[in-house]
Amino acid sequence: MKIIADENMPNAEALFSHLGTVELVNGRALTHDQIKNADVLLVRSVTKVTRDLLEGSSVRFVGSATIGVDHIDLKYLAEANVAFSSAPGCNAEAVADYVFSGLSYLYLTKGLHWLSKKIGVIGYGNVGKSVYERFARMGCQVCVYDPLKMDSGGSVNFVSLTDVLACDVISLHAPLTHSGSYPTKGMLGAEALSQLSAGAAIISAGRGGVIDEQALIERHAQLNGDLHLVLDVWDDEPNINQALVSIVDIATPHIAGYSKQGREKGTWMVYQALCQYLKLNTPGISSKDAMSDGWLSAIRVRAGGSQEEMLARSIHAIYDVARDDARLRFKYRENKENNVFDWLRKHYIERDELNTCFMGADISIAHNFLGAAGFSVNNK
Ligand SMILES: NC(=O)c1ccc[n+]([C@@H]2O[C@H](COP(=O)([O-])OP(=O)(O)OC[C@H]3O[C@@H](n4cnc5c(N)ncnc54)[C@H](O)[C@@H]3O)[C@@H](O)[C@H]2O)c1
Ligand SMILES: O=C(O)[C@H](O)[C@H](O)COP(=O)(O)O
Repeated sequence: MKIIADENMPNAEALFSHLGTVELVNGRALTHDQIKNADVLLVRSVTKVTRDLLEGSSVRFVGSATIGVDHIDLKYLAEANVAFSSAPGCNAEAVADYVFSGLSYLYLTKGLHWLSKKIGVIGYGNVGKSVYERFARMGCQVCVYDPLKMDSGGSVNFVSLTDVLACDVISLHAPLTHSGSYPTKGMLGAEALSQLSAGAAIISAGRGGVIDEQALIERHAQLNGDLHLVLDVWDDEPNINQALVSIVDIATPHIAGYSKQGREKGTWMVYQALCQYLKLNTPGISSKDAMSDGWLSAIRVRAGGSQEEMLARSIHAIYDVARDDARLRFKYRENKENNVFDWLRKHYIERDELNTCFMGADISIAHNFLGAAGFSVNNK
């Protein structure tokens, strides 16, 4: 069996090579010729899996080690009877970590007291739910807009789009969709952005294209720059809008989900799906076996100061989003790479999830708070 896999899929050779020959390729530049004799195609979000790529090939199974599936022509795959599996939720915790690292950055650099603000989450899927629940557990006033889940009931505070846009902090986790009852392409356009108040913060870690970038630049100017922006995803990646980069607080190259563990889990989930498709007993590699431990296994916090400060210092000990922003700005200025955006993603500096680190604290209130924010906590 011939398996073509994106070179940015960690552990691909280790996991898949007992099933066949694994060839690693640059996913962004993949051509029909490269895959025509393959049986299995394993991709990440940079490969457009379309009729043009697949038709006439021997590929029978496509796996995407990602949450988002907007790069896959699912309709064509179904028509052509090609099996498909993605990795729902694989990096949801990594994205939630990114959100809190971004907020911590805004607190430390601009004094944004986000804990006492009104928080709105857009999209209540694997990522949005994790983000929402962390805010809720921390005692924040949080609501969520997800028109497709509004009726699911429970204690979740679902609100309208207008209400979510009235919040002080908006965390965006909707997929990119072009059709259906609630398409998200351009959802945050001029009209929606006009509803943002001065001093609001937007964190965008879903997909580029959900925000109209020109409208965002104009709204930022109208508010005299009084809009905090943390952007991980962009329209037209990898050719990102440098005018927008120049006005945002944090600009990162679509790496919100790039924790070591999240990426490993993505490969592992696709591996499980392929074994199932092939009707093989999955060898005893549990998700735990397939995922690395973190560098810092435990930290003890001396409680004191504000909760925002304690959290910011703790989160940034594991992952400080500013390092990715600094690297992006430096590499674009230096401009030595052919494709800076993809280079940054390929050479991403390893980062762990907050949940890989056990947090201890002198007082239980601090301990519980750190647990609510996503750290592992023991009962001591
Ligand atoms: N930046 C990154 O590295 C990164 C990492 C992981 C996922 N993502 C993106 O984040 C998106 C969300 O991830 P997820 O795991 O929560 O996906 P998911 O499929 O579990 O959930 C998506 C949610 O969005 C909701 N939704 C759909 N249309 C909406 C609309 N018009 N308004 C509000 N909500 C809407 C859906 O009902 C669903 O609940 C993915 O589609 C992916 O594109 C980005
Ligand atoms: O949808 C996802 O899971 C993420 O956007 C994914 O982590 C992006 O990384 P890529 O697949 O482009 O390497």
